[in-house]
Amino acid sequence: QSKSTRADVVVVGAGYAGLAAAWQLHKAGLKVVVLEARDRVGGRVWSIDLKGGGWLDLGGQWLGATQDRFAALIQEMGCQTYPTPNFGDTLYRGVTSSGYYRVKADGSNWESVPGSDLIDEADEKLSAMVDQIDPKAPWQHPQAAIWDGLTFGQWLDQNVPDANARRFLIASVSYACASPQEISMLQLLFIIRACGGLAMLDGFEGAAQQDRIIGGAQVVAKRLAERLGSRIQFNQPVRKIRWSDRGVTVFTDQQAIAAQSVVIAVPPTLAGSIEYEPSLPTDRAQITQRWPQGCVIKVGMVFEEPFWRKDGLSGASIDYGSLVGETADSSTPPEYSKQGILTGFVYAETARQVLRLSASDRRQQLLASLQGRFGDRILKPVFYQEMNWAMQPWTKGCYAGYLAPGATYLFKSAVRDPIGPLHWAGTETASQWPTFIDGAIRSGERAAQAIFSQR
Ligand SMILES: Cc1cc2nc3c(=O)[nH]c(=O)nc-3n(C[C@H](O)[C@H](O)[C@H](O)COP(=O)(O)OP(=O)(O)OC[C@H]3O[C@@H](n4cnc5c(N)ncnc54)[C@H](O)[C@@H]3O)c2cc1C
Repeated sequence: QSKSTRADVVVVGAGYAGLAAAWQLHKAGLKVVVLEARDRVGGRVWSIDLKGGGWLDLGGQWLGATQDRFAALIQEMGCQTYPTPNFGDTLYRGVTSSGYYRVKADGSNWESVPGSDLIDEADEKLSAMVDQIDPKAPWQHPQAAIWDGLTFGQWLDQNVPDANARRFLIASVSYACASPQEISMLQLLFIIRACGGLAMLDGFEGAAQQDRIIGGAQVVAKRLAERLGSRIQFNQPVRKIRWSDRGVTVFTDQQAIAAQSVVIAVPPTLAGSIEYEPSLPTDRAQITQRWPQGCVIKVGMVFEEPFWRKDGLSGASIDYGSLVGETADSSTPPEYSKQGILTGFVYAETARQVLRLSASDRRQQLLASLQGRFGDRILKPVFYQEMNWAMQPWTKGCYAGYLAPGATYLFKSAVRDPIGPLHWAGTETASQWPTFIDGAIRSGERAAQAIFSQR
């Protein structure tokens, strides 16, 4: 190391969790240094400007109802939001018959989708379990050991007799970007509960996908970074943390920074690959080995105009039988660009399958899988962008990490308990809106509060 400095708190990672922690600590007058591996802030939130105006969010993009901490930060940074465009019918593949069915934006004719009753029945069963979970301590549920040993796939096999209904649920309950074989019921129930239930997760108005941010979701992080100024250092991956009751020394390739505390605000698997001296206690050393990142390809497709609206379609769709399982209209307001932007999501096992193809074959197959829903015009976007976060070394997969079967029950509060001067943040550690930007902010603010109360 060529440099050695001192701070009150070092924050590892300048995603929303790290930035939120740093901002609270800085406002309280503490000397903060943020060390970020990348050359930008925002982590899993990354907005790019488009030729022809407007922007594309390659990672997180929506602000939801009840996501109060994200909303407060947007306001504090002087940023603006706009309602997510949702100007027509949503398309669903029928469950008990093939073909696509239109559902109005208010959901009032959902019953017209053949087999919707099977989905409602399964949702009711799922919600009855969700309601029993304490989002702060899901491991305390009397059935926790059993539910954490049961995968979502097994639960579907035992509770949803119709094969298409099972596939529909796999496509629609895709929040963890995990295949049904790899996520436990307890972990899935926890995510749903901590985000306010199935209806809150699935909708636009009044739900998780309610609003967008003018300029893209990274704008808020960039404004915050401007205020933190040189306290954020880029291209500084943290390799090692030496810790004791008296404080920490945080090492990058170029420097060592001594501080009273550190907030580690990176995806759990990456937190696990930092070297700790002495080693972390067993629970914490092991939990990060059971906390893989999900897998999703986010596909951005830009057209001269949002042509689907002329057909009375919102651009939103769910098709459990297609490579692109879900779509949504991500267009910007017309004063920024008249272009139409459609976002597609390819989840988990399907994502891994198509990622084995060449880029051109994959593009061709993904677009073709949307033809039945949006017609031939979908085949010719003016701009096409796939984002596979699994191959981003400082993320390794998205939307977030989820605990493997057994781990929620066995490791309990090791998910977020501080260890001496070490504080864990990141959306995965949140007990409200985990996997979302809002959860990331809440986790950073919780870590800052814990540091205040230790002082
Ligand atoms: C495709 C996609 C769509 C999504 N959609 C939405 C959405 O619409 N709404 C929503 O709310 N959420 C959404 N999310 C989730 C949301 O983006 C994340 O929950 C949130 O951004 C996570 O923030 P974080 O600070 O916890 O982690 P991150 O954003 O991952 O930040 C961690 C930071 O730490 C850095 N880092 C990692 N290792 C080190 C190291 N060793 N040293 C230094 N720095 C390090 C990384 O570079 C990164 O900047 C989406 C995510 C993706 C990928």
